[in-house]
Amino acid sequence: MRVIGTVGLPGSGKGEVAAVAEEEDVPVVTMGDVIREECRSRGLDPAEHHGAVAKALREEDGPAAIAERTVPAVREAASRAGADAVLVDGLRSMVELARFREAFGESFLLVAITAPFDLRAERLGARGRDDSDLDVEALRKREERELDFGMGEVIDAADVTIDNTGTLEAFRRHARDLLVEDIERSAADGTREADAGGRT
Ligand SMILES: Nc1ncnc2c1ncn2[C@@H]1O[C@H](COP(=O)(O)OP(=O)(O)OP(=O)(O)O)[C@@H](O)[C@H]1O
Repeated sequence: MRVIGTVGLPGSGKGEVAAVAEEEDVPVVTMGDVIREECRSRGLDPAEHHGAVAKALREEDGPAAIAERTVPAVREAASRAGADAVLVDGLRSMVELARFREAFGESFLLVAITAPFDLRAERLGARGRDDSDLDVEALRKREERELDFGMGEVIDAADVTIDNTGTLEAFRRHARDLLVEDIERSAADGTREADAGGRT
């Protein structure tokens, strides 16, 4: 099974890559959903307590807590959909990256999405999903929090980087080509390894 993770600062385009994956019938597991699930099981409103619950999880179960819960969710999503690839949206730290590499080995591909702050701020302003999208200072704070978790290092450690400074159409095309080609290539490699009696 191929597992493709994405990493990128707020507004970089992770949601668009996830949408492209879904269009290609690649199931998507969002690390934020794992946190939202945990909020619900604690009787808390995810809209209000998302950040606090993410922090509590890391304090209680260690820095890989969210990745730890995401690994089985990835396997379940793959088997539920009968899919040979899954996209994991939103890695945040090197500890999480290490956990995915440990769980999925060579089958894990990390894709970073990059765009400058002003462009991301402008796109989030247009998205306007919630108040923080419209608030540039809130974006700066969110970004600082992400970077405190070590997201910059994760972006640097990616296997592939997509620069999202062009049009949305160009970005979606680039993401689609990358996903489709990578999944085809890894399936072919898996077949070759199986033919050679290797590990699949
Ligand atoms: N190349 C682009 N041109 C124009 N708009 C874009 C481009 N890429 C992404 N967008 C838009 O910018 C907004 C932010 O993108 P997206 O939601 O994918 O970011 P994200 O990385 O998931 O952000 P967050 O982490 O805040 O959820 C969306 O409305 C998206 O449609």
